Amino acid sequence: MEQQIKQEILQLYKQLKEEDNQKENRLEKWRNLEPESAEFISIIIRTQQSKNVLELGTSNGFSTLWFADALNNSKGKLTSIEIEEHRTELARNYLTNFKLIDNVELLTMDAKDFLVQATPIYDIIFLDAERKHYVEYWIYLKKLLNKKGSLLIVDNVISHQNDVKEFVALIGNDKDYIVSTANIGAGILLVTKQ
Ligand SMILES: C[S@@+](CC[C@H](N)C(=O)[O-])C[C@H]1O[C@@H](n2cnc3c(N)ncnc32)[C@H](O)[C@@H]1O
Repeated sequence: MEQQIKQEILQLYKQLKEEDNQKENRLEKWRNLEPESAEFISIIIRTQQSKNVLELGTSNGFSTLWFADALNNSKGKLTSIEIEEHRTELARNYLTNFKLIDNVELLTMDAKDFLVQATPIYDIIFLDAERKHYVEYWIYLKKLLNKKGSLLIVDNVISHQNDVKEFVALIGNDKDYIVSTANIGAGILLVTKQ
């Protein structure tokens, strides 16, 4: 990422974090990915030369900006799913302002509805939505991880360990998958097929 853009995006993160600090209700917060996690995933996109990335939980598009920039390098595209229309539109505005909208498809819909009909074309799936639904997503995520080399990345597995306990155990007990936790940002789970 160009230094100038990186500085602007980090400044934006600071502003969005300050907005979150003013809000009481968790669901009203933007809950953006920590920059170090976003940068880590953008390095994976560049090294994997990912062609198709799926993000579940766009919010205002902070993580989307990082992924879109990395996908410019790999000539890939991103599909990002968000349930709240106004968040999708905010993300569209940020991506447009940073000139990163061209390789991004933003959809306002329930992540599960998307997963039910999705086909296994994704090199990376980034899961960052409502944690209580993750267990029911696993059957569909598994289907998408059938593409050789596909990687599932899940945020908040250290910061919200209890919320994802059942989900992480479900994957851990499935002998077809390898799992690793990276202590970056809020804790990132990496999952791929054996
Ligand atoms: C943690 S935030 C995502 C943060 C974003 N990835 C970022 O780093 O900027 C979670 C988002 O998931 C959205 N969400 C919650 N339930 C969802 C669902 N069932 N389907 C799609 N999006 C959902 C929320 O509205 C919220 O914007």
